[in-house]
Amino acid sequence: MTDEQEKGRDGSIRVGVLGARGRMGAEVCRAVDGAGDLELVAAVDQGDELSGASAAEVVVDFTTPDVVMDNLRWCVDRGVHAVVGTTGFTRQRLEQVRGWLADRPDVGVVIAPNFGIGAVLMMQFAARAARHFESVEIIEQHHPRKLDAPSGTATHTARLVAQARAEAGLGPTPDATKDEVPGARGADIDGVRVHAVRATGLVAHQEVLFGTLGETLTIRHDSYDRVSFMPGVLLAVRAVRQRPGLTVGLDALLD
Ligand SMILES: NC(=O)C1=CN([C@@H]2O[C@H](COP(=O)(O)OP(=O)(O)OC[C@H]3O[C@@H](n4cnc5c(N)ncnc54)[C@H](OP(=O)(O)O)[C@@H]3O)[C@@H](O)[C@H]2O)C=CC1
Ligand SMILES: O=C(O)C1=N[C@H](C(=O)O)C[C@H](O)C1
Repeated sequence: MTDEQEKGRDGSIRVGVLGARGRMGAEVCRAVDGAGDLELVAAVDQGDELSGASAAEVVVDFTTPDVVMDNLRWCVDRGVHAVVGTTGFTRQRLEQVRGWLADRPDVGVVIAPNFGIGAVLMMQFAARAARHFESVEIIEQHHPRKLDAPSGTATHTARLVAQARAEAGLGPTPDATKDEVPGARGADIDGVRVHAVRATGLVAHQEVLFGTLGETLTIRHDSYDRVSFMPGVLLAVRAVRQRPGLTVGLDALLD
């Protein structure tokens, strides 16, 4: 590594992007290029060697759920901080990452199911509303090239809502359904029904529908363009070096 690579141009943060030719990765490359305090030192995609990102201090991963764990392991082992937007983080996966980081207390990893500031607030508002309503269902809507369903955002929201309901002592949501075409009532995530819609023209959208006697409350967020995720991604890139360990979600960074 040359002296300039080691320090970064003008003291800027050296950033590598994994999934760089994808929809999100390409947008992240443009955002990093346009930020005066960041330097894009690696753009890695399918078929490229991960070692191409060796010059990075912070790696941003927007790849696929089946490769993200190997990427993350590579980063942690090499002391490279990571900002991860890729979905597929089950509780077991998060525990595994915590285990790796226990051996590398100098490394920071931020994993966020959604980098949109509005989406983060939507999840916070939903968690706050949850204890006041006996019914709740989540409807997420995405572009048809999305590989996973339900979305990471919907799964995370369902877990937050379920936790708030449990803390408030709420039981299961009322539902008399006896006959069901499989899938008609959506997926069950911690007792919360989640419905996934895929249609051309959509980007990323979610409604959390609450109901109680005589009223409903709908909390909705729409990402119409992937630029909506960039302020959150750049916030995490700038913060991750000062946050050793695992940070899940953007909430702590926004505060
Ligand atoms: N947290 C958030 O705010 C957001 C998260 N996402 C999530 O980010 C992920 C990516 O989404 P999106 O950009 O739409 O998907 P894309 O399919 O457009 O991009 C993924 C890219 O990763 C590449 N890739 C696959 N394997 C590897 C590998 N081993 N190393 C490097 N690159 C690889 C793919 O190549 P190829 O196509 O050749 O396989 C593709 O170019 C998804 O999980 C999505 O849900 C998306 C938007 C926002
Ligand atoms: O694949 C996408 O596009 C998105 N994925 C993330 C998710 O699964 O929640 C975030 C956002 O919804 C866009």
